[in-house]
Amino acid sequence: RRPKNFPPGPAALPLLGNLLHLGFDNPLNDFERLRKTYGDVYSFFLGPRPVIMLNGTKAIKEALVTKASDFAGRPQDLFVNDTTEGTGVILADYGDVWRNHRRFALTTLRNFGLGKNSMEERIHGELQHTITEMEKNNGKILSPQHMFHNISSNIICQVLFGKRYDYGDNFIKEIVRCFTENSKLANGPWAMLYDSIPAVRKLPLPFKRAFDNVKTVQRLANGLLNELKQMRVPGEPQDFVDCYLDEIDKRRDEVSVFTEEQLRGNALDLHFAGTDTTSNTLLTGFLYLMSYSHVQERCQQEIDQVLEGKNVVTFEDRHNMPYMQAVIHEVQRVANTVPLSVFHSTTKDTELMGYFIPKGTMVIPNLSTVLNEEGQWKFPHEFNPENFLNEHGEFFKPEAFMPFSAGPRMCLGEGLARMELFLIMTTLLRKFDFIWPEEDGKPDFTPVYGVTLTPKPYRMKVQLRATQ
Ligand code: HEM
Repeated sequence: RRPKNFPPGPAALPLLGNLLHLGFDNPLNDFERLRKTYGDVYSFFLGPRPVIMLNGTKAIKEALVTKASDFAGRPQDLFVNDTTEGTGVILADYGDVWRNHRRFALTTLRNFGLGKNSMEERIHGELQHTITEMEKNNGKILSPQHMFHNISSNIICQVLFGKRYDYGDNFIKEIVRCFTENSKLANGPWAMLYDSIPAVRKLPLPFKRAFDNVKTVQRLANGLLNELKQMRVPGEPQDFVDCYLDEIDKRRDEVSVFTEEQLRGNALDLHFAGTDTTSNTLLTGFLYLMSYSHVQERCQQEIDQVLEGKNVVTFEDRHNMPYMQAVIHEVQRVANTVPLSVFHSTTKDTELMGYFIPKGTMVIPNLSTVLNEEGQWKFPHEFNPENFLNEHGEFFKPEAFMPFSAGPRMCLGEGLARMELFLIMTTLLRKFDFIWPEEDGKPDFTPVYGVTLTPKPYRMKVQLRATQ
């Protein structure tokens, strides 16, 4: 039963709730259908649990920004919470554990962006490995999936652990495999069943695979953390793990939220959040750039002109590259990489657009409905960088550009992700042409659904540009 003045929604079955209203492989179309019937704020039931779905810029901004702290919680007792054993920052509920770890992660990321071995240098250093790989395949057709996962993973590994891994290394292959698999399992049909009917949780159903993957990742992480503990010099941190261990030391005499278990959870969270998102955005980007070759050419013209005589591109150069900026933002808009954000929950009884929402209600901000909202974009349903260019050809960012979500839980890696996307795409487009292999038929833009949307595996022909 819906509480009084609760957002409307479809009638629910006992036990199953509205499970049967949702397509198992990809419920995004069903969510859109329900929005058409019930409006921008509606509810449905995941088993016995009521869920509020937020659609469109107005509702999402009002909840996540205007009523920020009311909506800044995370639901607990879901499949994803059980797989992460309650550690880490992404799924931590609103409170001291989350607040301290978020602040710590932001400060540490910011500190690594400064100084000699800055984030830009790390990204360029890692990019060299990708460039070498592409040069080896000049004129050939290759599958970019692993390459983009490797580059994103290695950049965050350098920040977290102060080391990178060769592209064939088993450690990183295994971690990336477990995480990408879990990203699909976590929003999938078996997870929905797990969340809806607690009685099935102990059964040997396919969701067990996610728990096995977590065990594998934890075993690998424990080995690495022990190694790093042996090597560290207290007070002279080289990476995120060193900084965290210094923090544990500093607070040894108090009751602290900084523990070794949390260190592992946080490092794994940052690795997952920093890899699967950036790599899938890059994959979507190159898929569109191959298919819209006039856009690719115009990027290259701007890059050649602005970077003439310069060895490497810097993040500052983006201010002189309105078209490149527009393309990257448009890629993020159509990629819709984290379509349902990370689920939120209310931290107290509250109101939204005239409805009553009790404390502890699960809330899903449907970011897809903002990124393609009619009235917010010049071309909501097509790939068109003009969405981010004004009549003078200058770059501008509409308020509905929200791929990182908004408010206090907004993506904490936004700065790093934006730097990666700009430096990687600009450097690669300066050096290579990316060509869709004719023999592969027409490109398929339909993504595979999960916590992150992933383009279907595709191939690309890489050709050194004549100017290189
Ligand atoms: C294109 C790349 C990325 C996209 C589209 C993206 C998107 C998002 C979104 C939509 C959320 C959920 C925000 C909310 O709950 O309202 C999120 C959270 C988060 N992201 Fe990202 N992200 C990206 C890259 C990164 C990177 C590189 C890192 C790591 C350095 C990262 C770390 C996190 C963390 C830790 C959270 C949880 C924040 C919290 O709960 O307070 N993300 N991200």
